[in-house]
Parts: sequence; C-alpha cells; structure tokens
Amino acid sequence: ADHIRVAIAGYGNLGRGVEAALAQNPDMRLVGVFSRRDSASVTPLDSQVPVYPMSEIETFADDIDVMVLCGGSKTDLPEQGPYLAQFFTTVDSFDTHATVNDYHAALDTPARKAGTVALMSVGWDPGLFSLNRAFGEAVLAEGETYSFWGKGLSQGHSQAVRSVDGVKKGVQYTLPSEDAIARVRRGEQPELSTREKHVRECYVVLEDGADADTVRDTIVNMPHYFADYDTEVHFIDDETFARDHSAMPHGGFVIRSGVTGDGNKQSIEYSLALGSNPEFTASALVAYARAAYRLAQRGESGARTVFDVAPGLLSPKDPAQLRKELL
Ligand SMILES: NC(=O)C1=CN([C@@H]2O[C@H](COP(=O)(O)OP(=O)(O)OC[C@H]3O[C@@H](n4cnc5c(N)ncnc54)[C@H](OP(=O)(O)O)[C@@H]3O)[C@@H](O)[C@H]2O)C=CC1
Ligand SMILES: N[C@@H](C[C@H]1CC(C(=O)O)=NO1)C(=O)O
Repeated sequence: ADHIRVAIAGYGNLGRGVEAALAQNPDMRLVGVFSRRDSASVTPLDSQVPVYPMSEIETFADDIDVMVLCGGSKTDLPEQGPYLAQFFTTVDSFDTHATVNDYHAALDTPARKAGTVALMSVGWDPGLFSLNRAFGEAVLAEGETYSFWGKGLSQGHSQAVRSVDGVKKGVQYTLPSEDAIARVRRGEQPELSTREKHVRECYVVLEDGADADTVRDTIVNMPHYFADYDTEVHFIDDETFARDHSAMPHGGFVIRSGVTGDGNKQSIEYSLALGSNPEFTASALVAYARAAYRLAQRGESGARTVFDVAPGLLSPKDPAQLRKELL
C-alpha cells in the first residue's frame, strides 16, 4: 500500500490527538476508530472517519498495518494490549512505572506468537524523557538524573482519578518543587524523595450521591499514582470544571548533572513545554507507529520500547535526506 494504514483503539483525549496527528503525516492514513462505547456517541474530528465497535476489531486484522492503543494505562491497556497484539502491530503509551516489566512480558508472548510488533510506553514520559534519561546516564557515567513535570495536567493521573467510583469528572495537576529544581540546576546533585519533588492537585466533580471523603481517601491512597505524594483533592461543580479545567497543558524536563575528568561539572537538560499534553503524546505515538510498521516489515516481532527503536525509523525522510541533518 502507498500509505501506512493506521487505526485507533479507544477514543479519548489521546485518540483525538492521534487523529489530528495523522492528518499531519501524509505517509499515513486513518482507517477508522474502534470504541467500546456506542459508535453513535463517538464523534471524530473528521465526521467522515468511520467508528466501529471494539467487538468487531479482529475482523480488520488484514486492513490495518498499525493499531494505536489510546486506552487508559490503569484499567484499559493491561487488558487491551495483550489482546490486540494477537491481531495487530500496536503502539501504546503505557505509563504505570511499577508494572512496566509485567506489561512488557504480557505483550511479548502474544506478539511473538502472532508475528506482530508491540511497541509500548511511547509518549514523553515514558517515551522521549526515557530516551534522554538513558542518553544522560550513558554519556555522563558519574552523576545524578532528575525528572520534573509541570505545572500541568497528567493524563494518566487524571484518568486514574476518573476510574474511581463516584467520580463524574476529574483532572490532576502535577506541581514541581521550585526549590528542588533550583538545587538541581545549581549542580548540587541532591538526594530527593518522590514526595520532595512534586505535589499533586486533583479537581473532581462527584456523581450525585457519592461521598466526598470516600472518594478523597481512595484517590490519595491509590498505589502507584498518589500514595507516594502529598495530594490535595478539591470538589467543584460542573460549570466550574468546564470553565477552569478544559485545557490540558503540561511539560517538564530531564536533567543529568554529572562530572567528568578531574571534576569538570557537566549538565544535560531536555525540556518540553506542551500546550496540549494529549496532542503531543499522540504526535509521538504517530511517529513511533511509522517505526513499528517498519520493524514489522523487517520481520521483527515481540514487545519493544523506545530504547529498541533506531531514531532514523521515526523519520518520514529517506535515509540520504536524513543524513544531511547530521550537522
Ligand atoms: N507516555 C506518556 O507520555 C503519556 C501517557 N498517557 C497515557 O494515555 C492514557 C490515556 O489518556 P487519555 O486519552 O487522556 O484518557 P481518556 O480517559 O480520555 O480515555 C481513555 C479511554 O476512556 C474511554 N473514554 C474516553 N472518553 C470517554 C467518555 N466521555 N466516556 C466514557 N469513556 C470514555 C475511551 O475508550 P472507548 O472509546 O473504548 O470508550 C478511551 O480510550 C493515560 O491513562 C496515560 O496512561 C497520556 C499522556 C502521556
Ligand atoms: N505519563 C504522563 C506524562 C508525564 C506527566 C507526569 C506527571 O504529571 O506525573 N508524568 O509523566 C501523563 O499521563 O501525562
């Protein structure tokens, strides 16, 4: 085919972002959107894009080159990832740090068996930040690595808030400690606990009849997402939510602070400033969808991460064109 045929599994913030990102990449084409909800209630940006029930997805195995999984990491991907790897080469943004190796194993078996590539944990963190942490530690062997996010809206933590019984709408903002950032930028290489680096603020609209104290306790004690942080939960009404919490900016940076030779201080900093967290993440998913397609075309199969993907595979440019950008 003269285009890479892409489909979206799960149409939320990320799914919408992938649709927009595909429109910016002429070598790729959106075949359709798959959703667990009633197709009539799912409205793509482009009304011509077909929406299919998730229950029919297997029948499209020969019509789709890459399936981009846009479900939530907490509850959707652990089930959808291994299931869909049986039928498609997939890319996802799985971001539950504590279970990353379990998920890798759960993808690898079905992908190897089916001869598909399952490229996991693509985005910015995990994803581009992961690469920059790895580069930093490989190049500056002696030093410390720091990741800071925000102030901004975490999709993963917001989706985790939305997964709590009694929550009708929810978002989570991550706030970095300015003091911690200053100490790191001064090259102090401080020891910082998870709790010393960020605080988390949630804004929730409750379902009618839900108990606020129960919802707050469930959120602040949630393993992997909130238990290791100081977290505030604010309860607001629908109109406040719509007025103040519709944008999804975010950003952050990775710093590798080290020394070389006889004590020369060295510092690497990679930073992102995101007007839309989901649209940026979706743009990374689409670039890596191109790479996953190429890996599958080469006959590779099994689970992969961004560490396994040569950067050139991401580019729509041919290798000779790309080489001109070496310097
Ligand atoms: N690696 C990274 O850097 C990043 C990773 N992420 C990950 O992406 C995941 C998805 O984020 P995001 O797209 O914001 O999550 P959403 O909550 O918007 O969507 C998750 C799923 O929920 C369903 N859904 C969407 N809207 C509705 C609705 N109105 N009512 C009921 N169900 C709905 C969709 O599935 P269906 O259509 O089948 O109903 C969708 O796939 C996050 O959990 C996070 O883990 C996000 C950003 C960065
Ligand atoms: N995976 C994150 C992307 C970044 C944002 C983040 C945080 O604010 O805790 N951690 O990683 C997301 O879902 O937005």
